[in-house]
Amino acid sequence: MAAGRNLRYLDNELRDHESNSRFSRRESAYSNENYDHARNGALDNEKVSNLRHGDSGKDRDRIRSGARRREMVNGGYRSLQSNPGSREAFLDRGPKRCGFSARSVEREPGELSSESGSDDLIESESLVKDNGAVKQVEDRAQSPVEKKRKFSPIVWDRDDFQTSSLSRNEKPLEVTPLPPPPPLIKRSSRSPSVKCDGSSHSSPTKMHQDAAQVGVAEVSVPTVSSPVEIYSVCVVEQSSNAGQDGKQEDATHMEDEENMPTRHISSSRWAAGNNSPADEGEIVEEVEINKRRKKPPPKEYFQGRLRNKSLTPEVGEFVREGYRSSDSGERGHHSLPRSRDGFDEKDDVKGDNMEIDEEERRREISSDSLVETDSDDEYVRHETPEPAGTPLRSINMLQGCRSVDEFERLNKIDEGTYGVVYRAKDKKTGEIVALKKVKMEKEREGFPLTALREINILLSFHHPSIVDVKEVVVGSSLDSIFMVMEYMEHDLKALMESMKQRFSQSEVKCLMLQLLEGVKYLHDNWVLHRDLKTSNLLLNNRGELKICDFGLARQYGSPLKPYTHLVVTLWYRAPELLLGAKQYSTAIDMWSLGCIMAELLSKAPLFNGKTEFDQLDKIFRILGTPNESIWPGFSKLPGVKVNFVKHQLSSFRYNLLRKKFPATSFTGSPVLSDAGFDLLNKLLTYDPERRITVDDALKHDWFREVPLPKSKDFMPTFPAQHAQDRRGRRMVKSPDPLEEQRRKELTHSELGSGGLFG
Ligand SMILES: Nc1ncnc2c1ncn2[C@@H]1O[C@H](COP(=O)(O)OP(=O)(O)OP(=O)(O)O)[C@@H](O)[C@H]1O
Repeated sequence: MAAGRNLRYLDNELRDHESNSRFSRRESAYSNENYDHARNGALDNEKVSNLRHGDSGKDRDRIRSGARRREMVNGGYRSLQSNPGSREAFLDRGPKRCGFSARSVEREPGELSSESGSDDLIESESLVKDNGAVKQVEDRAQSPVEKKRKFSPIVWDRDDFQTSSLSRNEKPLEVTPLPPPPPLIKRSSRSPSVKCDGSSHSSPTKMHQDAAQVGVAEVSVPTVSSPVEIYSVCVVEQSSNAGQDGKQEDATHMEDEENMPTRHISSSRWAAGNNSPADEGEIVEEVEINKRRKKPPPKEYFQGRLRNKSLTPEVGEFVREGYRSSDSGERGHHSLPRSRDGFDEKDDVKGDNMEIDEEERRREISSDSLVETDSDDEYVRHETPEPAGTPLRSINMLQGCRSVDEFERLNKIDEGTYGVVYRAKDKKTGEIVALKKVKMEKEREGFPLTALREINILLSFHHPSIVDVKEVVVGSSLDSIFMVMEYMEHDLKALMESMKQRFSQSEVKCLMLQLLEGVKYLHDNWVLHRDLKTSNLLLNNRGELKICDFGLARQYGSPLKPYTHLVVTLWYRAPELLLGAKQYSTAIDMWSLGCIMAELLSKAPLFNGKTEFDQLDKIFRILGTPNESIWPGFSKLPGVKVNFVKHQLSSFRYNLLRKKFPATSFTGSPVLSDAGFDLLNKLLTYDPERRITVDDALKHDWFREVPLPKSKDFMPTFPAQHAQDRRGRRMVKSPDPLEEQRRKELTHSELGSGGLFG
C-alpha cells in the first residue's frame, strides 16, 4: 500500500478546530508580518519595475486600475473588471491586504480582516470611470515597455521534434496525430552590427517584431550575479564554437536548446531600463552575430568542465566519473577529499575521484574565474550596472562549496526526473533542509543544463513564494552536486492526495494569492516557469506556499532556439501549447494557474488527459471547442487541423465548468462564488492574449469578497510527510502520464547505470 495512504490525517480534527489551539502556534501579528514581507517583496518588484519602466508605468497602473473592459471569454462575454485602486494602493494596505471589502460579516476562521480600503478603491475606480477616454488614456499612459509587456513576453517556439530531446517533457510520450510544425523561420542574413557596450536598449515589442522578421529573438533576462552565471556563459561560448568545429548537429542542438541568455545577463537592455528606439533591432543582430561569430572558446577549462570534451582537465576542473573511462589516466589533478557522504551509497567507485587539495582547488577556481572575466563576457558581468531591486545573491558557488558531509541524511523525500530530494540536517546549525541531488547519469555531455538553469535561477531569485536555495554543496565526487533548499513539509499534490477534505475557499484564496505573488515575481523578472503544477508547489506548516522545480524555467525573450511546445506537464498545459503554437508567453503559466486553482478547490485535477489529443478533448468538453471569434488565430494553429469534435460553446456562466464549480451545491461539489468563477474563467481563457495577467489576477475581486483569504497563520497544518517517501506513494497512484513515462525511463536508466545513489 502506498505509504501516503497510511498517513493519518488530523484533517477533520484540524478543521474542526480551525480557530483554536492548533492555530495558536503563532501570534496574530505573524500573518501581518508575513504579508508585509510578501508585500515588500512585491514592492521591491514594483520599484524595479518603475526603475525599469520609468514613472509612466505607475501612471499607467493608476489609470488602468479602475478601468472596466468587456471581454469575451470562452464563448461568453464577461466583465473584465480590473481592481479598483492602484497597485501601490493595493499593496500599501499591507496586512489588511488587502483592504478587502467585506460585504458581509460572515467570515471563515483565519480570514484576513477587512479594512476600509474599499472606499478608496471605489473612489479611484469612479474617477477613472468618469473619464470617458479610459482606453485612450490607458494606451497613452503605458510606457513603451509596459505596453509591450503584454505582447512581448514571447518565447519563440521554433521547435521541431528532432531537437526536442533535451527538454524534460520532450519525450515522445503521447502518440498524438498532430501535424508537423511549420518550417522554421529563416534567419536574417543581414550583416549585423554588434554593440557590446551595454548601453543600447531595445524595445521588447520592436525586438519581437524584428525577431519575427529575422527569426532571431532577443535576449531578456533577469540580472543574475551568481557565479553560476559564469558557468552558463561558458556553455554559450562552447556551444557556438562546437557548432563551428564540425560538431554541428550536437552543438547546434545544444546551442539552440541551451544557448542560455546568461551571456547577456547583466547587459539585458530590458533589465537596464532604457529603451532607445535607435537601438531597436540591434540586440537581435547582436544575438545573431554571437551565434555566427567564430572565436576561440573563452577557456578550455570551462569547455572541459561543462562538456567534457577537453582531453585533459585543468586544475580545478570538474571531472565526472563514469563518462571518461577512456581518459581516466588523464583525470584532473584535483578532486574533493574522499569522503563518504551519507547520500551516496555508491561510494565504492570512489577510486575514480580526484584527490584535490581543497585550498588549492579554490585558488585555482578563483584564478580561472578571473581569467574568465577577460573573455568577451567580461562586460556582461562588470560593466553593466545591475538594476536596483533585482534579486541578487552573492553566493560564490565555485569558490565555496561545502561538502555534503556537513549534512546528516535523514530520509529521501522524493525522486523527480532530474533530482532526488532528501531531508537532511545541517550538522553545524541543526537546521533541517532539503537537499536536491542533481542527477547526472543521463548526462553524457556534462553538467545537466536543466540543473544549471535551476541553480542559476534559484540562487538568484529571492521571494517568499519561491523556494529558497541556500547554497550548493558537493558530494564525494564532483559529479554529485546538491542544492541546499529550505525544507518544506508538503507538496500540494501529495498533500491533496491524502487529505480527506478539500481546502476551503478561504484557504484556496490564501494559497492562490501566494502563488500569484510568486508568479508575478517571476514574470516581472522575465522568467516563465513552464512547469507549474501542484507537485511543484510546496507548503510548510507555517502556511507558506513556495514554487519549486525551475528545471524548465526560461527567461523569455531568449535567443531563438527550437523551444518545444511540450513544456508544462500535460494536465496543466495551455491549449496554445497543445495545439503547437510557435510562440508562447507568460499566458502559459496563467493557464496552469487556472488548472491549479480548480484542483485546489476540488482536490482533483481538472483536465487529466492521457495524451495531448485526449487533453485537448477534455478541455473542449468542458469549455467548448474554440473558434476564430473567441480566439483569433486559433484556426491557423498547427494542431487544429486535427478533427476535433466540436463541443458547443455555451455562455460561460452556464458552461460545464460552472457545473463543476457551482455557486451553491447540495451534492458536495466544490462551490465557487461568481467572482471566483470569473477568475477561474479568466485564467482558463482560450486566447492567450485575453487570458488574465498575473497582475490583474492578483487584484481580482474574488480575493476581496467574503470569505476572505485565510491568513497563512491560520492555515491548517498537516502531519509532515517527511517520514514518507513521497515517491513511494506516487508509484502506487500516479495520475500523471508524463510522470509515468519519466519514471519508466528512469527505471531503465537506473538499471542501465547500475543504480542511483541514495
Ligand atoms: N525544498 C523542498 N522541501 C521539501 N520537499 C521538496 C523540496 N523540493 C522538492 N521537494 C519534493 O521533491 C519533489 C521533486 O522535486 P522537484 O520537482 O524539484 O524535482 P524534479 O526532478 O524536477 O521533479 P519533476 O520530475 O516533478 O520535474 C517535489 O514534488 C517535492 O515533493
